[in-house]
Amino acid sequence: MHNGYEKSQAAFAEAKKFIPGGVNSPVRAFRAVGTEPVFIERGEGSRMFDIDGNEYIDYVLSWGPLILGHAHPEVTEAVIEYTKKGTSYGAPTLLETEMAKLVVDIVPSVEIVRMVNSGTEATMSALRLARGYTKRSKIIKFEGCYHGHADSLLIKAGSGVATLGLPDSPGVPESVASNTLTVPFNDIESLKLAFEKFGEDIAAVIIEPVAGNMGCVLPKPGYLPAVRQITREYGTLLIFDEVMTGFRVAYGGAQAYYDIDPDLTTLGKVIGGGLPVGAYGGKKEIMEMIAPAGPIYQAGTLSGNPLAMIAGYTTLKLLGRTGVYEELAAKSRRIADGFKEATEELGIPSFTCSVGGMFGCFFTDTEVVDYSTAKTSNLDRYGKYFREMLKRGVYLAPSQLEAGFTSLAHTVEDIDRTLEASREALKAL
Ligand SMILES: Cc1ncc(COP(=O)(O)O)c(C=O)c1O
Ligand SMILES: NCC(=O)CCC(=O)O
Repeated sequence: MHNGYEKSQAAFAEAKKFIPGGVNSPVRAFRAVGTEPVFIERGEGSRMFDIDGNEYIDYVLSWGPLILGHAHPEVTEAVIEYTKKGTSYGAPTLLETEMAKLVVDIVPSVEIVRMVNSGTEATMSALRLARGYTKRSKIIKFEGCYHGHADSLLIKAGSGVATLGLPDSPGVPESVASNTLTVPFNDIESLKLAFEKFGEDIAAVIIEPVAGNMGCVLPKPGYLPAVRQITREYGTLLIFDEVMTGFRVAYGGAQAYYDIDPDLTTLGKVIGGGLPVGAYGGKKEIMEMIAPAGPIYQAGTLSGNPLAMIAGYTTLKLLGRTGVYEELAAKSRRIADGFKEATEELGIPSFTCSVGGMFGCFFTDTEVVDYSTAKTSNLDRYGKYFREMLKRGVYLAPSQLEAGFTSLAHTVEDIDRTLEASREALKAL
């Protein structure tokens, strides 16, 4: 059945000669799970196939974007057709306005939106805007939240930074780092203290409304409304980083799911339908400070790229069907519940959660509410579990400190097969 990893191992050795660490993004290197990456040849629906001919049910989905599954026929067709008309013009197209209208329609707080090329660009630009708008310099982020790799956000960041155990990154100047304050997620008292001390100088609070870069961590009831309230009190902008949660937790993102009205929202992943896109949007009065409407500069050679727009537009339209988010939520819940049940039977401590198309399965008996409780998970055990699952044809996030994703392409049979593999993998730990 299993073809081994011989070709992937050789490919990785070769890649390392020409690419730092052999990968174009650190989390792909599988370091946290004690093995080496498999090299992918193609994807189809819920599946990926590696160059050794192994097949995987995929719960990473390109780290979130592929909510319709790999190579969705309508998205693929739309991109191929558009490509015949050229791939970029560096001039406006009708499609960009259609895309902006659609995003404004779907995401409750967004009145006007600017397209960029990645989530990193979106958060970086939103911060510049918040600082320019408020004329303040400090920002608050939460420990274990990841907002891409802009200097001021690479402080106590989750995802690969946490996974690789990196300290705050070399190359980030002290003067930049000193303007980023960090407080624990889900702890309103700490946030209040930070505001009491620095409130008048805080331009923005940036938050993943469901944290997805320290595993999947849900906001406690009442927490997000309290964050909204305190930011309003101090005239600080609230930025919801919905790069991961946008169009995934609900059609309108976490802000629709939890009914919160942020000032600015950053988007990425799903909005590009598998092509490189990010976006930031929000209240018109704030967004119109962006050039050329206003004085705050932000630009991009390939921003609003037609192929990325058509892939994203087609994806968002397909997600507008009724029942999509109920279906995704049911699948995510089924994974989390199945994991919980099997670990309980086997006497293995676990904590699970899910929301919309996201889930988290931790090896700990502690309730996971923030970064420090996320880290109570037995990371070695997760590494072994990951390897056992990979052998059995299930591709999970290569770190305990990442969220799992479901797609519309995952079938009930896929999930049952995953849970069967999971039970066997847990027994093998
Ligand atoms: C919440 C969040 N914000 C921002 C980013 C950065 O996006 P990108 O990797 O597209 O730069 C990510 C993931 O990478 C993310 O999960
Ligand atoms: N949760 C981590 C990501 O989504 C980022 C993927 C990457 O950096 O390659």
